[in-house]
Amino acid sequence: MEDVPGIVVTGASGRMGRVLLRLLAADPRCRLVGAVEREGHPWIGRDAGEAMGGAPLGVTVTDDPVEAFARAQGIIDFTAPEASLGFAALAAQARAVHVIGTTGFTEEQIARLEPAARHAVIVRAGNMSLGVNLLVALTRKVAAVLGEEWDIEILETHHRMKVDAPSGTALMLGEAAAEGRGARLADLAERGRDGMTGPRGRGRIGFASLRGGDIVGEHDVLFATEGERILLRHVATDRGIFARGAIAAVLWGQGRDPGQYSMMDVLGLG
Ligand SMILES: NC(=O)C1=CN([C@@H]2O[C@H](COP(=O)(O)OP(=O)(O)OC[C@H]3O[C@@H](n4cnc5c(N)ncnc54)[C@H](O)[C@@H]3O)[C@@H](O)[C@H]2O)C=CC1
Ligand SMILES: O=C(O)C1=N[C@H](C(=O)O)C[C@H](O)C1
Repeated sequence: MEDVPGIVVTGASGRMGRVLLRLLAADPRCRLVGAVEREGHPWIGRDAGEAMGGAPLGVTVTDDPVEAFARAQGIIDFTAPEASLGFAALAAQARAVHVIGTTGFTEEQIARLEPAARHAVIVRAGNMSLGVNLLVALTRKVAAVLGEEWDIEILETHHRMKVDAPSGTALMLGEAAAEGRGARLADLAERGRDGMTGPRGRGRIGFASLRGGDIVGEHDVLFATEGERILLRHVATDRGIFARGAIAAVLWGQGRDPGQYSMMDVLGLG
């Protein structure tokens, strides 16, 4: 057992954290060695499995990431942007592979990951599922073939508790569409339409966000022109798809050179 990588889950009590704890505890390719939550969280000091209402997992939830990361070869992190930035520095000190699923980073925050990536492997993606990463590749291809007379619109739909918009996945899809057109998303994005917006700009990439109930995550990429439309769609019904992708990433990262990688690298779709 000791020769498989030890993995710590941050944000252990979260929607993703719970799924990860269950999958990691049953995965023979790695060992669950730690569970981290924020200071003051009611799970601190409890066994992670018991805190979830199940059998003990033999891992006590801690608010001390330094102590937890010292035992780990990999960190799987679905928390919040500033928390992930702090974890990146600590994971780099521990030379552990840091898989970041957190979304909602600003450009400035993304740039702050760079020092950590000089010392350790970071795999970051707004969506860890195979299906979405294939959709990203397809979006890039379709956008490269179709001219600007085809309008591109991205619609994302998530549960009522999601705090960032557009979703990380929607931004990945937008970036892929912009790349397909040989441009930067920052130059093409149309976000937050409201009121007398005027007609949409030619060649722009529009975003819309819906929030409701317990929807796990749905993404549509619409290509529309006169007389026809193409709709590419991914529907997630189970958070296990993201967790399995994150586990694949943390295993893939073992022994690699320091640097920033994406799920495209992990899945060989780059
Ligand atoms: N890349 C992907 O495939 C996916 C990304 N996500 C992203 O992952 C993030 C988390 O999503 P959910 O699990 O739904 O959210 P959540 O709100 O259920 O869980 C986040 C957890 O992080 C904990 N946390 C926050 N700050 C912390 C800190 N400083 N130290 C330790 N723990 C801390 C919170 O207490 C909470 O338990 C979001 O940014 C979401 O968009 C979610 C699903 C898939
Ligand atoms: O917050 C979520 O739930 C999800 N977040 C990711 C995103 O922002 O795209 C991935 C997935 O859609 C679920």
